[in-house]
Amino acid sequence: MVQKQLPTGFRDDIGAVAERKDDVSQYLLSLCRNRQYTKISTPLVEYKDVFNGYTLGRGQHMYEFFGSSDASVVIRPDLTMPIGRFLATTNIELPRKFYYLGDVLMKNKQHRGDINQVTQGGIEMVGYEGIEAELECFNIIKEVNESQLNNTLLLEIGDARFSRAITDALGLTDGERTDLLDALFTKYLPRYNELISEFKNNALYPFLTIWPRLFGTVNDIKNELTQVILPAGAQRILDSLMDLAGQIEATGQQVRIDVSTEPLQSYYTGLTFRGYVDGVSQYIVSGGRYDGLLSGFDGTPMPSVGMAFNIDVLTAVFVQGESNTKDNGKLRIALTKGRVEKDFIPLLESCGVDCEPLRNKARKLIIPLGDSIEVILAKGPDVTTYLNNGVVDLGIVGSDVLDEQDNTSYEMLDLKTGQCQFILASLEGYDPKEGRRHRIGTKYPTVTKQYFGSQDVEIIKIEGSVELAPLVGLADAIVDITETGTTLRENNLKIYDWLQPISTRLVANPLALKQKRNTIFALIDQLQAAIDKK
Ligand SMILES: Nc1ncnc2c1ncn2[C@@H]1O[C@H](COP(=O)(O)OP(=O)(O)OP(=O)(O)O)[C@@H](O)[C@H]1O
Ligand SMILES: O=P(O)(O)OC[C@H]1O[C@H](OP(=O)(O)OP(=O)(O)O)[C@H](O)[C@@H]1O
Repeated sequence: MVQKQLPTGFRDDIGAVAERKDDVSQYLLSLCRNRQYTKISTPLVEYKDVFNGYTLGRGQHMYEFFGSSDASVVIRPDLTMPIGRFLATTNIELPRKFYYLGDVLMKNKQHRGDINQVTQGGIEMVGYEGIEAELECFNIIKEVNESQLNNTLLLEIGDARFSRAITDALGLTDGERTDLLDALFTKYLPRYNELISEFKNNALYPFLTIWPRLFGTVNDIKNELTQVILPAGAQRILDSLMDLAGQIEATGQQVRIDVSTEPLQSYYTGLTFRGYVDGVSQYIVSGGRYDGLLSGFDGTPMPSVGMAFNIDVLTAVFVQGESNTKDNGKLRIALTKGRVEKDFIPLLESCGVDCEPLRNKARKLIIPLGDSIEVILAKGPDVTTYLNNGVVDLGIVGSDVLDEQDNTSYEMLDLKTGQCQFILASLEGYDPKEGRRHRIGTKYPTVTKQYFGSQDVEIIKIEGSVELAPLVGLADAIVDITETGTTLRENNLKIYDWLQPISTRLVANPLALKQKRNTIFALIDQLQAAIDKK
């Protein structure tokens, strides 16, 4: 039979959307052409090596296959690296400004709502050392903002050197630096707070406590920075960002600063910038300075600045109107129903939120709490799907679920409820070390795979009452959750190993955190105070 379905992660465009996409693309192409940029087109397929140093999103992979030679070939996930490859192998005279339009592809997990093919339109200014190149990008963004976005774009600036200036001043080793920045950039705050507790006596400690919040308007940053000392190098970077923010604001654009988020690409070496509009959960444009990228191809350092517009998001924003209709301005929280919900209600009440509608929800799934909060009730694994797709701002979910999934949201608070533990359990007489391929029953295949590492085990996915599996001979052992130990005891099962502990976490969608920064931090601070009081 002929396969008529479209693979997951792809879509057709027709009529108004397709035409709008053409218009936006044409607009961008003419804008660059009128500015005397040189058009560059590269093929869809490249050797995989071209993308060494390119960072895909978490859980994303390249479409990879073998070409006519033995080397791996991929469909491009990015358009900057191929241009670097092109320049390193040709003798084009530089400096020069290029523009391009094309599709990039990346594989995402199936059935999670991700799009695998994106159209990008962008520029690369190769051989430009001064800030003029960045200012030129801001001018182009301003033109696009005014003509396509009704001036609703928020331009966010940062600097790839800021985090290095801080970690150097702290005297961290490479390993410590990676740990701290990982926790900071993924806003994994329980871990971040644990790591910085070692620096309680360091003059930089007050700064470290507010670093995860160093993004927002110039005023947000100033408010965070009162009574905080920065190392001279970091202060200089921040001062010049503040200066630049002032200049951009003077041109009538709305600006934000962010020195606490990872630069989108590891090849950025200086100023970075991104643009988004309120209520839309994807960036519309992103770019930065990358002085080292071309040296990776042929050894010649070449100062460059580039940026790319996501044409699909630009199209969608226009088609849907300037604000996303799903966003009603309220803080949207996806709450795991069941025991997580039961523990969360009293915590939220102690923050002064009237939860009566939630207590008396009957079979309703969307529950407004006052004028400013809307709760949706979902199963744990779905909470992260809603969050990653940006249809809710916050999620309340067990860390077991986060450990099991490719979570791209920020884990910001440990609510210290729903505390339990992953364990390896089986019947009396089981020998975990016995040299054969063990069959392990579990609701958590990823956690189980990680636990066994290189030891080959056969995983049998079970949806509930996992304890049954060894009792009826379906599995040799189980990886499951235990709280009081009652279920294991009553079924004559014994714990053979303790894996990681579990508790309920508050997670935030990264862009929602930017858009609703102050509301989200206010709630987090109140929840933290309520947790500390318990
Ligand atoms: N004893 C426990 N067993 C399982 N999960 C627990 C336990 N204590 C806390 N939790 C947390 O509760 C979350 C939800 O558990 P689960 O999916 O079993 O839902 P539930 O509350 O039991 O409702 P239901 O039985 O309808 O599925 C888990 O992801 C975990 O983080
Ligand atoms: O150590 P304990 O306090 O006995 O708790 C652990 C049990 O609770 C959970 O099951 P749940 O009741 O959620 O049912 P499920 O097996 O269908 O998920 C979990 O999967 C264990 O079976």
